Amino acid sequence: MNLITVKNVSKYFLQPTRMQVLNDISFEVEKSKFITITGKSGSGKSTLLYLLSTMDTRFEGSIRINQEEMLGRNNSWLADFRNHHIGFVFQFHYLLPEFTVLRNVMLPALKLRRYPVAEIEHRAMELLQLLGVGEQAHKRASLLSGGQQQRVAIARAMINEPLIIMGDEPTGNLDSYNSAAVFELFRKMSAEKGQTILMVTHDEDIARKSDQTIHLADGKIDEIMVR
Ligand SMILES: Nc1ncnc2c1ncn2[C@@H]1O[C@H](COP(=O)(O)OP(=O)(O)OP(=O)(O)O)[C@@H](O)[C@H]1O
Repeated sequence: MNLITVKNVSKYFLQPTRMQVLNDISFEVEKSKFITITGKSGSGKSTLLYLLSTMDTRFEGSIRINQEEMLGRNNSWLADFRNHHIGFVFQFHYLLPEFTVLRNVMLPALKLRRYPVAEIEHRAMELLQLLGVGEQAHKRASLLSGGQQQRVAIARAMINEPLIIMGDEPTGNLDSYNSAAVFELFRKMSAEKGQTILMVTHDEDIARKSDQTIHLADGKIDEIMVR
């Protein structure tokens, strides 16, 4: 069954002049797959991911995620959908520097209040341990290295066990060693929890190791590689 179905999606920016950034994009993603989105700078990768993240619903066409159409939904419905189903990891991790690592990971779950605080703390600790930063849990986030902070950001994206994890160049500011390590962690987590990963990347090695690569050129799908 498809988790994501994108059909004939086009996107225009109106400022400074009207420009078509995505042109008739269609593809499907099955559950539990690792998908990469590649293409030259300016080809529309981030714009596409942003639409898939449901933060921007001004597009033509159709985006269905988990059987739900995103077009035409109001903001509060979308925010609720995101909180429950989508986790994000960006190039710059946006942790709250003054908060402890543990608190940073717990925050998205505290917002949803699906579990008691003690249970959220327990799950956050488990994730941090799985990601190899358990010992840092009680430190302030700003004291960790870039690679460690990125692992914390992954734990934060995973705390609500979202169906989909999205990343825009999540390993973009890491060296090749840490970048490969973070990629393997994504893989491991998706295999263990059945999560679907969608990642924008410039890194050819990462793209080659993913299940499916959507390659964009000038806002169009140039090629879809399924491995
Ligand atoms: N908010 C916006 N308003 C107007 N134009 C935009 C906006 N965001 C992006 N664009 C333009 O849309 C095109 C695609 O941008 P996008 O960021 O999606 O590309 P990208 O493939 O992710 O590039 P990069 O690899 O450099 O991040 C670019 O020409 C960009 O200048």
